[in-house]
This record gives sequence, structure tokens and C-alpha cells, in this order.
Amino acid sequence: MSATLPVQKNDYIDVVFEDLTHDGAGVAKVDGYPLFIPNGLPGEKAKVKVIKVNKGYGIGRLVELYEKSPYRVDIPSTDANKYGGCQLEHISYEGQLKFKENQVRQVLTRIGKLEDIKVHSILGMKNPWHYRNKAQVPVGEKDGRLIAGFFKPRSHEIVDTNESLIQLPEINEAVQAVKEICNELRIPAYDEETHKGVVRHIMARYGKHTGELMVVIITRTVDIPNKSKLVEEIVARLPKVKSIVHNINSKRTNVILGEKTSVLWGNEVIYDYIGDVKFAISALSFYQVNPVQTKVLYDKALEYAGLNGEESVIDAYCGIGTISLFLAQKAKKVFGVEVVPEAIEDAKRNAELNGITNAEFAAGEAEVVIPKWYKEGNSADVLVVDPPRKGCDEALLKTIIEMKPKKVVYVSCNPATLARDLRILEDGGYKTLEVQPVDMFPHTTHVECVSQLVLE
Ligand SMILES: C[S@@+](CC[C@H](N)C(=O)[O-])C[C@H]1O[C@@H](n2cnc3c(N)ncnc32)[C@H](O)[C@@H]1O
Repeated sequence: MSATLPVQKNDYIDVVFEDLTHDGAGVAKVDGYPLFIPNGLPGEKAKVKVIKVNKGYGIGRLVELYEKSPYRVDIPSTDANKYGGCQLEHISYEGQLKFKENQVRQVLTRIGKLEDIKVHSILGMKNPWHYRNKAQVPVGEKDGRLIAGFFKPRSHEIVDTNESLIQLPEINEAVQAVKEICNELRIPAYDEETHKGVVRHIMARYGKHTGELMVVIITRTVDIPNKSKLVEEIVARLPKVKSIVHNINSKRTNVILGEKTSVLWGNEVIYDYIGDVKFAISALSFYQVNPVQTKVLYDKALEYAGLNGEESVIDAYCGIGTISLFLAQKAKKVFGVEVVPEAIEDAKRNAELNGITNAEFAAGEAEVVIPKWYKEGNSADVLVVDPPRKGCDEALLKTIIEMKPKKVVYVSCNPATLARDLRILEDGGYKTLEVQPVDMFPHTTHVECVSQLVLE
């Protein structure tokens, strides 16, 4: 096969990078044949080694840079830099924002065939470091010691580090402390090959605006050896801890959290504020990871909803009711739907906590609950969706098109599924007026968008 291609495996060639892939690799073309090379930036000239050739594209490795992009920044070669999941760290923040904005525009045109919609300049952060309020760190064993950190790319080999440049310092400290305590108390790590051992993951979550810390220990076993000493030491070394939770995941799986959760010490939840609204967050509930940009994102969603106090609003994929409670302050009534029952319990508690009485919440799949509401004769003036990366279920999109809310606000963490779903809604009678990208995840390739659609 490779005989007909313009490059062969192990060739060394000189290239000029033209573009970036959605996951941040440089794209160079040889006689029209694309080569994807991690770490290459548009405009740069380089020598690369071809390491793999497929029919439609090849993969290469950067060997030498002849000419650097003005957006390239030098980063020290630490484990956190190499393995910490920050695929865009070698690009200046200005360059990252440009890349993300461009990516949104390209994807909306290519997948959504949305040629003429208004995509605003991306809203970035003033200080794009140490923003993440949550970490879920895999645990393993090396030389008889429990280690925890990042997986090496495309492997399950763990790099033992707690140094992350995008996590809040409180999160890094919490992970490090739990790791040390487990080693001191000889609590064994889980071994995924033999399916033996105890600790699988350490999770930490931090309320930036309340200073409350939650530690979750995820184990294969029902019991944790030295459990009471473990709890005692966590409380002693992490003064901000308000909740220590045990989650049991006894399955052979890559899924992090298991089904059984119990509180080992303190509260079942921690609290945090977004703006003036207070939220209770339990271990299994989704909560946005960038506390600064969440406010920016929700403010935009609220602006796009354009409420005057008379509307009935549905908030699909509502999590712990975060967007719902902002909407409820401006609408007549809000109905939130979410598949995780614990998150719905949090949402109800959050409405009460903030004295909000015009929000109701239902646990279930949005694509089941909302069609059922519609069949029972209910509808909404405004519908907000904030689905996971896979986007909205087709059954939900079909119901939206039939229900005909005047406005749809689509919050998305994946431009590709956003583009796909906007196309379906456009074909069903909606017009996308504007799209606002928001940088919720600096230094990674992820980008969030809020879109406003109106019924034509
Ligand atoms: C991106 S999060 C958004 C949550 C919330 N709007 C927020 O900003 O915190 C997506 C949420 O959808 C929930 N979810 C996933 N699949 C669902 C489904 N089929 N129906 C309802 N909720 C679902 C997840 O549990 C998660 O809470």
C-alpha cells in the first residue's frame, strides 16, 4: 500500500505546517497527503520522521525545528508538562485562543454547513493557570510504593506526580497528602492487571469560593485497611476538608466511579458559589471545573435566554441545577432534567438553599422525560440544553422541533456534536443567531460554546 504514497515509514522529510488538528497536532502535507505531527505549529518549518502511514494520512514525529512560530512558548520538560493532558501548553495563550476560535468556525461550517452564522471572539481567562477545581487521579504501585498521577499517552502506565499546572493548588495538595498517608499506612494500590489491591483513584474537589474541600477515595474493596487512621490523618493534614467520601468500584472497568458511595467523615456535600447562588455538590454530581469561566458561560446562557419573567423554561441536562437556578431568577417557572439521581437531589437542595421556589427537578433521561412531558400537553417558551460531549439525543431534538419553544440556548463542550445538532435544529425550523465560544479549559484542546437559536 505504502509504495503508492508520497512518503514511506521511517522517511525523514522537511515540511511546513499548515494547520492544527482538533487535538492540537500540526498538519503538514506532502503532495496533498496529510501528515499529523504532535507539537508542530502552523507556519513552522521542520524536519520530521514518518512513523506510521495509513491510506488517508500519516503520523510523524518532530525531529528538528528550523523556523519557530511566534506563538510557540518554551516549556520545561517536566512530567506535568509531558503527561498532564495540556496538549496546547507549547502555544502562547493568545495562540491557543486563536486556535480554538478557528476550530469552532471550521467545525460549524464543515459539519453543520452553517456558513454565515455569527461566531464571536472567544472569551478567555486573565490568568489561565491553576483553575481546575477537581482531579480524579489514577493510583498504581511502583517498587512497593503507592503512586498516583497521570497516565502516559495511550497507556495505563502511571507517572507519579501531583504537580499539575492547571489544577488549583488545594487540589494538588490534597492528592499529594492522601498519597503520602496511604503509603505511611501501607494501604495497597489497586492493580488493574490482577484485579487485586485496594485504592483505584483519589478524587479531590474544591469549592473555590467557600474554601471547602472534598476527598473521595475510590477502592475495589468494600473495606479499607486502616480506615479510621486514614480519615484521622486526612482531617489532620488537610484543614480545608469538609467531606471524606468512600466510593466502591469492584468491577474490571476503566470507568472511575462505582455504584456504592458512603460518607466516611464530615458532610455528604461541599458548597460553592457561582455569583450569588450557593450550590451543594455531592461526590457523583457534575460541577463545572473552571469556577471563573463558569460564571462567564452562565451569564451568556442567561443573556441568550432573554427572559422577562413570564416564561416557562426547560433546562435539559441540568446537573445540580446550576443553570436552572440562574434562569429561575428571571423566569416564571423552570423545569430541570438530569439523569444522575444524586445530582437531582443536589438540585432540589440548591433551590431550597437559595430560597428559589419556581424550579422543579426530575431525574431521568432528557430524551425520555421531555417527550413524555410534551405528550402530556406541557411545553416551554425557552429550552436550554447542556449535554455531555456526545451531544443531544435525536429523540430530544425531535421533541424540541415539535414543541417549538421560541428560543433554544445550546451550551456545548464539543463543537463537532454542537454543529451536528444545530444542523438538525436548523432543518427543523430554527435559526442559529450567534455562537459564543468560552475558554473553560485553557492549555487543553477542549472548547465550550453557547449558541442562541430562535424559531424562524
Ligand atoms: C455538561 S454537564 C452539564 C450540567 C449542568 N448544566 C452544569 O452546567 O453544571 C451534562 C450533564 O448531563 C447529564 N446527562 C448525561 N446524559 C444525560 C441524559 N441522557 N439525560 C439527562 N442528563 C444527562 C450528566 O450527568 C451531566 O450532569
